Parts: sequence; C-alpha cells; structure tokens
Amino acid sequence: MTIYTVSLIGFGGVNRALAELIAERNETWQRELGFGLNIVGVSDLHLGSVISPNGIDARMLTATRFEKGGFANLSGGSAEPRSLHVVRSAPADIVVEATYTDPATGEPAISHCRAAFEAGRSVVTTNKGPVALAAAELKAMAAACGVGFEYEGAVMSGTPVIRLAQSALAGAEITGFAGILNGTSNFVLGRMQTGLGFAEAVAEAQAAGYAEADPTADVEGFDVRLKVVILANEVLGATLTPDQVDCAGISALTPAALAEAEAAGTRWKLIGSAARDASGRITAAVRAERLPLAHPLASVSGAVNAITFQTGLLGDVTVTGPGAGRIETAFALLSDIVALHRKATPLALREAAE
Ligand SMILES: NC(=O)C1=CN([C@@H]2O[C@H](COP(=O)(O)OP(=O)(O)OC[C@H]3O[C@@H](n4cnc5c(N)ncnc54)[C@H](O)[C@@H]3O)[C@@H](O)[C@H]2O)C=CC1
Ligand SMILES: N[C@@H](CC=O)C(=O)O
Repeated sequence: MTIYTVSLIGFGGVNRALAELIAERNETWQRELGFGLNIVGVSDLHLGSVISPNGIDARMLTATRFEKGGFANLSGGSAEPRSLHVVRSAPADIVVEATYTDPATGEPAISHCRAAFEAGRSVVTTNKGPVALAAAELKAMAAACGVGFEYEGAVMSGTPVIRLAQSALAGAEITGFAGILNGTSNFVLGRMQTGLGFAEAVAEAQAAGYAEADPTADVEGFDVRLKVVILANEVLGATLTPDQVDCAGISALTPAALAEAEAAGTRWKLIGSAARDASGRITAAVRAERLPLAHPLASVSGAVNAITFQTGLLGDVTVTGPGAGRIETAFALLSDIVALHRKATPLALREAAE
C-alpha cells in the first residue's frame, strides 16, 4: 500500500478541508485510490509551523482550535510559520501549496514551489499565482528535478477543466473559451439580484470561504484574469501574461442595474474569455456582459462556474460545476495527487493492486 507524506503550506480554508478529508477518508482512499496520505508538516502565517516525520494526526489538527502561534504547543512545533523550512525539511513526498494568491507577484508560492522541487518534492497547488505567472519555468524545473507539478484547482476549483481540456479534449481543436470563472463574483451578483447590498453580499461570500484574502481580486476581475491566462497558456498554447488581458469587474453594478437588466430579459455575468483567430493571434478579456436569459451561462447561479470551449471537431463543449468552496477545492488537490499517483504507478501495477 502506498502512503504519500504531505506538507500543508497554508492552513486556511482549503488545506484545513483537505486535512478533514484525510481524517475522514484516508482508509477509503487506500482501498479505492491505491494510496493514503500522512501529514508530516504544516506551515501557516498565523498558526505557526510543525514538523513531525512520523505524522501529525489529521483529526487533532482539524478538531483543535489553535490560537495565533498555537502550533508552538505541538511536538516539533513553532510559533513561526517557517514556510520554506517546512518545505525543505519536512520529509514530504508532496508539498500542498494553498497560501494566499498574490495576483501581482505570485509569491511566496512561487518560492515554495522552487524550494519543493529543489528538495525533490512534488507540488500540488490551488494557488493561481505560480500557475499564471511562472508555469513554464516551474514545469521545466519540476521535470528537471524528476517530480510532479499539478494545479487543477487553480481554475474552477474542483471542476476538472484543465485536465479535461488537455486530455479528454485533446485533438478536438480548441480555438477558444468563455466562461464564468469566479465563484465569489457570481455569488455576489445573485445575492444582489435579491436586493442585498454589494458589501453584504461580499461578506457572505467571505464567510462561505469562497473569496480571496483580498476580495477585490474577485470583484474587480483580477482572479478571473489569472485564470484566463492559465487556460489560454495551458489549452490554447498561448504565452499570455496578465497585463495583456483587458480586465474589468462587477463593482460598478448596482442592484438597480441588475434589476433593470432582468426586466429587459437579460442578466449580468462576469465573463473571462480567450480566442485564437485564423492568424493564430490570441485575444483575451475579462468583463461584465449582459447575457440574454436564454444564454447557457445566464442560469449559472451561486458559486457555480461554467466554461464553454469552442472546438473545431465538436463545436461548443460546456462544463459546469463548483468554482469555489473549501471542500470542493480540497477535492482538486486530491485529484492532483491521484494524477501524480497514476503517473508514478504503471497501469499494470495499479490493476494488479485493485
Ligand atoms: N477558497 C476557494 O474556494 C478556492 C481557493 N483557491 C486558492 O487556494 C488558496 C487557498 O485558499 P483558501 O484556503 O480559501 O485561503 P485562506 O485565506 O483561507 O487560507 C490561506 C492560508 O495561507 C496562509 N498563508 C499565507 N501566506 C503564508 C505563508 N507565507 N506561509 C504560510 N502560510 C501562509 C494564511 O495564514 C491562511 O491561513 C488561495 O491561493 C486561493 O486563491 C483556489 C480555488 C478555490
Ligand atoms: N475566490 C475564488 C476562489 C476560486 O478560485 C473564486 O471565488 O472563484
């Protein structure tokens, strides 16, 4: 039976949810997925850090209400986050990077990824920074170090659109995409349509664990811009950077404007899109669009996301699913570890073990 040791860098909503899933489902995963997970290191800006080569009990981690610096009370613990020390020194097979996304620099997550690869550790991440701002460098570095780098949750949370486009739609000749790629802003638009104020709707999204640490990224389109860059580069073969993507958000939309649109048979949605034209030129944008109610994306509600891929062989292919949420995003990390496991384990060995 394979047991992967993991270090959790960032212990907020997503990595805490992953620890909860480990506590609840590790035995099931060993039976059904062929591996289990053992937490050997955790680092968090507020809680501190802990390294335990024999493992840290996931139930204890998730059941304990730690105060600021509270990891210092654990064996092998410190009140200091020591994130790079944990990445380098905790004996993890896989580093799970789920710290804040910094849309401008991608740090410290990019440094966490580099340090993990240098230490011979794979990385799975939901952090959009490294994937939007340094994917080419990090993928090459991971390959040179003989380790894996997976990031399904960077776009549409647990809804698997990156690997879907790269694998299941390989050969379909994808020429573009357009979609609702941010759960927080879609949730906010829906709540405002009930008459709730903008600030109150954003607060609800934060309480639900959907929003970025700075929700400006959600409502001004910066989060979608990162996701458009990721998808265009991963799926359309582009080499986009965020500054090349026109970007506007939803903060100018008022409940009255939303009501007026509804009365006219339309609905505002924040849409991220990219397309390659006949000359091969890629154009990409993030903007609020007023869609007819009959449009397939108009009925997407709450923190649900949806994306339509335009393809040469299939026409439009639309995928919808959760775009945010602690558990939903923790699942993306699990799916990344499944991908690493399947790449590392030849099919014949997997079938023999099943
Ligand atoms: N919440 C969601 O629905 C989704 C989140 N993501 C991304 O996943 C990542 C984590 O999201 P959440 O858990 O919701 O955020 P969060 O804000 O709940 O947790 C982030 C944690 O990272 C810690 N942190 C920040 N800088 C650190 C550092 N240098 N060293 C150690 N710890 C550090 C913070 O203390 C915090 O506890 C973010 O990058 C986010 O953009 C991606 C898809 C969906
Ligand atoms: N804040 C983001 C989280 C997922 O990427 C969103 O709301 O979509």
